[in-house]
Amino acid sequence: MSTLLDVKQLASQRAGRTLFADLSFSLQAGAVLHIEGENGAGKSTLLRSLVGLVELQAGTIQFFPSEHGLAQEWRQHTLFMGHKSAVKAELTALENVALQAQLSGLTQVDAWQLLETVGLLGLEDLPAGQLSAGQQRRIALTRLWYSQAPLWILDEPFTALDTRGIDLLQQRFAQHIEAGGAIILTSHQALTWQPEQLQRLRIQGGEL
Ligand SMILES: Nc1ncnc2c1ncn2[C@@H]1O[C@H](COP(=O)(O)OP(=O)(O)OP(=O)(O)O)[C@@H](O)[C@H]1O
Repeated sequence: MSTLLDVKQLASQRAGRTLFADLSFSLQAGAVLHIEGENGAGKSTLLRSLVGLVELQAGTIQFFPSEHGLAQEWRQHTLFMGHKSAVKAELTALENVALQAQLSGLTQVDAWQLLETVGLLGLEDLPAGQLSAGQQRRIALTRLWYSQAPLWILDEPFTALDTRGIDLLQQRFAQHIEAGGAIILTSHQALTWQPEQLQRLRIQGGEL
């Protein structure tokens, strides 16, 4: 089974406080890593550190260590989504979906189909700024339905989603790992779906 991510002895400090230290883990194809911890524990910092958005005090991160081709272009093969939905308030739902796809390098995406998939048909012409938080989240999440990246790193993907939205997202996660992908996610809520390879990591006041 191939390893998609291998991290060793990561350490991070913010404002003089150690968030985590000596943190090591690896992620195999088909695995889900659920990162837990209280508000301010350092979950987002860890995810942002993995993709190079926050500087670490120590440690090494190897993407796709057993696949040289993927490793060299790991950014192309890794999907990172931050905890904000990042939709453009003045663009319609449909325009947002199309724009996101374009920014991902896709020109031939069926934005209508994607809106239907995430349950937003009928709202396509409304400016995204007029949609609810959960509806905006659904727009942002359409990326997961065409992403070819094997590794997904998702900060609070369930935020603002209702029960059906959470179920829909977990179904998509299950497809992704069945296809040999892997997922790292943060969430304050327990998963209602139990993947076979579920790893849990709690960041707790600087201790693991
Ligand atoms: N840019 C920054 N500069 C200084 N400190 C920061 C910065 N961003 C975050 N922090 C601090 O780092 C700590 C960890 O923040 P982080 O956002 O990683 O927590 P979290 O576990 O994701 O929390 P939550 O569950 O509330 O989203 C917090 O104490 C926060 O105040």
